[in-house]
Amino acid sequence: MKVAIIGATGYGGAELVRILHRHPRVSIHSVHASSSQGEPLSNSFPHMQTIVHDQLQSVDLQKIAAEVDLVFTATPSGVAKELAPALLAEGVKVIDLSGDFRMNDREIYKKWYGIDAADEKLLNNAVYGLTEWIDVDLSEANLIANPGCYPTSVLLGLAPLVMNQKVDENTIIVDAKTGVSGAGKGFSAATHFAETNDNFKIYKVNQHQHTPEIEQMLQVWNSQTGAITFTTHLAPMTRGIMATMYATATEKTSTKELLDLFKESYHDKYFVRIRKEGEFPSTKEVYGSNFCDISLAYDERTNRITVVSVIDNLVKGASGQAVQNMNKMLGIDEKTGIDFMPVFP
Ligand SMILES: NC(=O)C1=CN([C@@H]2O[C@H](COP(=O)(O)OP(=O)(O)OC[C@H]3O[C@@H](n4cnc5c(N)ncnc54)[C@H](OP(=O)(O)O)[C@@H]3O)[C@@H](O)[C@H]2O)C=CC1
Ligand SMILES: CC(=O)N[C@@H](CCC(=O)OP(=O)(O)O)C(=O)O
Repeated sequence: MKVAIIGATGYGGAELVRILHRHPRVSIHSVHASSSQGEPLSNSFPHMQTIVHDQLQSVDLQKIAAEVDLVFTATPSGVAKELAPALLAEGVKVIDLSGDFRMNDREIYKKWYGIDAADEKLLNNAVYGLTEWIDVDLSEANLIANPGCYPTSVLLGLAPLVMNQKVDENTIIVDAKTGVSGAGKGFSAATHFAETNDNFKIYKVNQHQHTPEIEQMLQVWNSQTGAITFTTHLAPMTRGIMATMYATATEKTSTKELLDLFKESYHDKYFVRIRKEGEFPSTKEVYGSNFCDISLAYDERTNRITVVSVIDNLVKGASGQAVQNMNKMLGIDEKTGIDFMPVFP
């Protein structure tokens, strides 16, 4: 199967190239960006030289639609909603890494992203691609909204608790930290080395665009779920997300009982690894991989549960999960091409 990557000169696009280059069932037919056209992709990413020979092409939708079966859009929010209709109309499948198709409610998207949402018809057509918890047959899907990096870590960490009414739905607090690659390749003072190295910053307090995305899914799992407190921090690391979640238990429980619930919930989900009691994951333990590692503890004194979930924002939080979704669309083993060990240390 032939695929195209639009946004190949970005961090998410580069990670798609790295993964798909070795994928046994698809070939990268073309790579696209809005600049550097005609140049080898390896000019943008010297680490790809002698391995990747593709030249960057313009975004000619008719040409792309005529040549490939599936397109990944790894572009800033607001771009894919303009590109997808022409591709879908020609029967090309689209997996979008941005926020454009994640929200069901157009007004909520506009409020949090500050731009107009995609057409209602497109949104109705899109499947939210939190792979482990998709309840439709992806081989029938033609548009996948790949989840945001933070929502992936947060939702995987909360799913068993919320689905099984183990927490008071109105007490959820998420304290999340990300590496700087989450901001993409663009330069800004906020992500400048001098301001991120040896520093720790809180940002977008009560304004993060992933807040309604997390709430939307929690409400699918338990309609009683109210607003969450979601706070994000920039940590001095390249990749990785650690989301720490706190919520009050609905009844007295134990760490062992809750870990057993998580192990049962994820027993057939290869990319989610539940740690043993007393062991908590760190971001390096999933670096460069498609794994999400989770642990938790119950505090008898406060009746609160603390869950910790870690992912690599560029892999499970973006391109790895996008390929996992593609595999499910193709009806092949979800691990194909993404079953690699984390890079450690
Ligand atoms: N970084 C991360 O950890 C994650 C990112 N995401 C989302 O994935 C998407 C890509 O993120 P990321 O790779 O970090 O972003 P980058 O800023 O690193 O890259 C963006 C890419 O999009 C291209 N692009 C921008 N505008 C257009 C356009 N109009 N037409 C075609 N190509 C365009 C850029 O090319 P050029 O420079 O030539 O314009 C570049 O290749 C974003 O929506 C992001 O929010 C999701 C999860 C995690
Ligand atoms: C460090 C940093 O700035 N990270 C970004 C990651 C969000 C992202 O990738 O955006 P969408 O998923 O909404 O497309 C942020 O917190 O906004």
